[in-house]
Amino acid sequence: MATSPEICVFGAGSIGCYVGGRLAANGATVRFIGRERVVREVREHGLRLTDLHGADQRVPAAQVDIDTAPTALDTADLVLVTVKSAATEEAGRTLASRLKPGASVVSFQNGLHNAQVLRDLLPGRTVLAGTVLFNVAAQGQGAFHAGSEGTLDIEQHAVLAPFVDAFARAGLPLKQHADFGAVMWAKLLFNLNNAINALADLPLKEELSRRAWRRCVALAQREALAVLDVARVKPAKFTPLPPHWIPGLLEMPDAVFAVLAKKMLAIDPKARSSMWDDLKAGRKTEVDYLNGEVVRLGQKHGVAVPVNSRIVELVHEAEAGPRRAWTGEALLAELQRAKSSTGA
Ligand SMILES: NC(=O)C1=CN([C@@H]2O[C@H](COP(=O)(O)OP(=O)(O)OC[C@H]3O[C@@H](n4cnc5c(N)ncnc54)[C@H](OP(=O)(O)O)[C@@H]3O)[C@@H](O)[C@H]2O)C=CC1
Ligand SMILES: CC(C)(CO)C(=O)C(=O)O
Repeated sequence: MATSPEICVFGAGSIGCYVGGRLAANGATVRFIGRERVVREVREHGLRLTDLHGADQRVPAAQVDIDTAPTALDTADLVLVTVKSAATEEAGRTLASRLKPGASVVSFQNGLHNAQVLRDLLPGRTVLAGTVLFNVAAQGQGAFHAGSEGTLDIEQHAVLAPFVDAFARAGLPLKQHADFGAVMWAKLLFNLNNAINALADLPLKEELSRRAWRRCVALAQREALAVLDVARVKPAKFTPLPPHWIPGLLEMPDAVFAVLAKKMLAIDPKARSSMWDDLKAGRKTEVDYLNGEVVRLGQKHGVAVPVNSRIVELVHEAEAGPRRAWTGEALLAELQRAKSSTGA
């Protein structure tokens, strides 16, 4: 391997441009593969990567290697897959046709099974699951803003050794874990807010500052946690409070929550969930890969999952449009109705 191993971002969007951009801005060799719209934007403006602590880093246009053609796969030592879940299979097929021997792959995506989808398409390769805990918003003209705190978590593996320094230099150290199933479930519990945020049509900070919306999230999380208990899955602890205590915290009155959950509310006032981005852009969302996983696990173990089932339906309705304008109270009543109709 050359002294500077080559990293390829497959799926140059919010996460791919931000993570890859930070790596490139701090000396790593990074090549990006993306859609025509993003390629044009980044070729014109370069990349600007900002965060809520005031970081402001740039990669000039002339120094960004970005293309719609997947030629960067021919020389990459590590590929970061950052497409939405529905695009993973197609990404995997493209990777399978071009990856050089010895190259490894990381899925930095939400959901539980993207890394496995890639593994099945890339037999014999090391494919690692990763999660991104922070939010990134595309702001146009090559600017990507990380609007909340969080780590890059990843399955522990020796293939990461040549890349660990590059991520640390970029200010995005890789937090390696032996039991990644527990981490993915903990992230999925967080991501149950994505659908509520998308239906609320509000910035995350505003949504999470209002109790009615938080009670919707708590309902979805309590149901998921009950399923996990029966399935004997213990989600990892991401926050000072264990996952089973988070719904109780979410249900607190606004003034109490504002004090106890200060860190949770340390979000850029404009940041929204990636599912809101999808609804806004008229794309299909990842709801089947998030709340849908709770529904599937509940069905497998005979546990009623009316709340997450209803949320999946409501997001699919919103994808088909026209969008219903929900209030927190109306959505909460809708989810409570769904819950009581099954006696759950
Ligand atoms: N945004 C966020 O704050 C966070 C997102 N995540 C997760 O990270 C993952 C990526 O999300 P995000 O960055 O927001 O998604 P984006 O939609 O912003 O970026 C993905 C990009 O990849 C492109 N793409 C898809 N398939 C291909 C392909 N075959 N070749 C080239 N480009 C392709 C997409 O284009 P097109 O849309 O045309 O398919 C899109 O431009 C998701 O799983 C998300 O849930 C996790 C934490 C936070
Ligand atoms: C970071 C978080 C939890 C919220 O933005 C997210 O994963 C997403 O938007 O998909």
